[in-house]
Amino acid sequence: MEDGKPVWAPHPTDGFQLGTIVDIGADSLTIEPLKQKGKTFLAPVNQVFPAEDDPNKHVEDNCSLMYLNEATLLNNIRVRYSKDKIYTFVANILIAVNPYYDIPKLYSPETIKQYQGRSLGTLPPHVYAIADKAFRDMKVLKMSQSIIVSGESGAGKTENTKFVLRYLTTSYGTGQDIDERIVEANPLLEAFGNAKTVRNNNSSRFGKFVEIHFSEKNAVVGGFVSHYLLEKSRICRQSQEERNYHIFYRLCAGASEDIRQRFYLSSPDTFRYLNRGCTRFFSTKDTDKQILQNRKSPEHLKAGPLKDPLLDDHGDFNRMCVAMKKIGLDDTEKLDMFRVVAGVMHLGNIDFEEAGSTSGGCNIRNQSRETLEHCAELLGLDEEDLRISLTTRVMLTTAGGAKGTVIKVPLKVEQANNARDALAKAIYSCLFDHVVTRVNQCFPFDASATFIGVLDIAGFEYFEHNSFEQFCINYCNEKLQQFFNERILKEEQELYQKEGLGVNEVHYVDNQDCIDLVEAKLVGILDILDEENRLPQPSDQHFAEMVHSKHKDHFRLTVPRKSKLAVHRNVRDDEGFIIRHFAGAVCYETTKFVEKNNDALHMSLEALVSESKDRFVRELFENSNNSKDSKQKAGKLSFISVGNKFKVVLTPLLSTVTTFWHHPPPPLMLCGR
Ligand SMILES: Nc1ncnc2c1ncn2[C@@H]1O[C@H](COP(=O)(O)OP(=O)(O)OP(=O)(O)O)[C@@H](O)[C@H]1O
Repeated sequence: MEDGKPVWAPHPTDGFQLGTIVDIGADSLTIEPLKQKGKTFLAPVNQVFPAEDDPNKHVEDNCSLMYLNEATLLNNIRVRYSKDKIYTFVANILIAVNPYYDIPKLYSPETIKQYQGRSLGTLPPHVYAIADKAFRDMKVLKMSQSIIVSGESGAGKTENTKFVLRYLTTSYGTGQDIDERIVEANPLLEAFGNAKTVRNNNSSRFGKFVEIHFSEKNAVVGGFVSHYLLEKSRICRQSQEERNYHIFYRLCAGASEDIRQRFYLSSPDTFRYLNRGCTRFFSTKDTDKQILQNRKSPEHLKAGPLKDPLLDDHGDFNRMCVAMKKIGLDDTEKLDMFRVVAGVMHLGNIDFEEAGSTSGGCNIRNQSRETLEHCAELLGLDEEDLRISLTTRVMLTTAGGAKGTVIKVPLKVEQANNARDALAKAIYSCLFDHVVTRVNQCFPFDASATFIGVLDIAGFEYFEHNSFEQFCINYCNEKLQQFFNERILKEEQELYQKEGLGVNEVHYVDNQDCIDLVEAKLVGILDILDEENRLPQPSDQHFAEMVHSKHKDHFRLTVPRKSKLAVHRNVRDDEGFIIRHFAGAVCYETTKFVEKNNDALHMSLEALVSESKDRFVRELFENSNNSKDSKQKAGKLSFISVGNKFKVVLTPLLSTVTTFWHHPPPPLMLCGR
């Protein structure tokens, strides 16, 4: 960098600003901003980067920039974005910026045709170019391929994943029903697994790995979806501006009068699991008229519908019913699914009050009697059994009296509330597993030669309040980061060295220590948490204390009061911890970690639903992993670790992605807002 040459220097709000160097000091530079001549300022040398001669010119591949640095890369993407060019390459990696509107012809059938069989770089950067590269590599190398889509919430991961699926099935399908089914399955998954959040009206609250399978002749033969970490806390509670899963509102808005009566449906504000969040429907001016007045909440009537070009609860309900038919679900199964959703909603309305006796237990309130009745009917349960299971806990004695004697421990109001919510979460997540299983059954295949997998999983998350969900997501992202380090930086550099290319070494921070902090046997945070869950009286405070005491001088771990942010400095040492991740420090608040880490229901609740008179409900639980796990532990107060379960599914997933990630590295998509 020399005097007079254009540079990018730090800007307090815009990130970088253009300027020229007017003086060079020992470790700082004096910069004159281009837009404010004469107003010089000092900037540290390592935060000033050389700029391109013409900052308004853009290139399709960031690697073609004369100077490739953080500032020129961002500027290139910005200039392109302003011209509706939302995709940019960095060699094999594609960066996508969410345009939040339909760019004409960007995804048209003609555009799909253009990209078929064309090498990367011969046409403008596009998600189709990535999909086609994966296909061609799969064909030539006879090896399965993986595409990783990463980015923050609302960045466009799911939309781009759908474009990849559409591209592959349109271009290399057999033109049969199966191609259509793979695409049709999405609305169903989204109805049960997506929700409105403050960042994204259609946010996927689960991670997924979608495989498109191909025959020896490289034609699409079927698909398979694996899912990870459905956000269960949302089933019972959402923040004020957010909503529960779309299906709840779609059912309220779109169900026929007959279904409404059979499932005792009403407006969203009448259900506790919906009314602490936003109770408005998504609709247009026209579709809003089709929703009956008695289905709308006072909030909806007052503020009007939520608007989104892609969402419409009434219309989406009907479209979802059509999609269900297309993928082979008959009317009985459709109604079974809706009935369980309604059952979950009613379950949330059951209220408890102190029993007022010496037992210290609680009763179901008189006002909830009818709700209990509806709930039992919808879920095929005996009303009295449901009442007892929600207000008492069965325990088997192991000491004192006769071993194995069953005793019923009355629950306090708070404990009964937790039991009710745990039951609702367990039922809904079994239903979601069922949806994914049925989706998978609708594009079956006997055999396949290879597949292209697309991993659509939440990127690094950092909010003001971070809980167990963020902890799991960020742990997953540490693992992905390690994978990029190994594959893109380490192995590529080793190859350059071997070939004597004399390329400057790129340094990167090894994050193995952070991964060990989370997943190491016995001393890792996941195992410390499991240990806490197994204690007779587990507590979030004791868990946080154990984390700090076992990792006192760990470089990656510290106490909340050392945070740079004032909000976190108020968090006590036994209420949280900070992890220094590769992408930044995150303060996790440990309240509810113990509860969220346990997927097991009280034995009496587990037994209740497993023995439901309703075959559909019974099978939901018979087929779920939980019931298998808890049967193994029959006789004990079971504990099923959510954190370690996630670790166990993550490992084969990453090894699948690694196996099908060869040299040169296949595509990766980074989405941004
Ligand atoms: N290429 C695109 N063209 C037009 N609109 C887009 C595009 N990509 C994303 N969007 C818009 O942005 C919204 C959010 O995108 P998307 O749901 O794919 O984000 P995401 O990264 O998957 O978020 P989350 O992690 O919350 O699920 C979409 O509903 C759509 O309205």
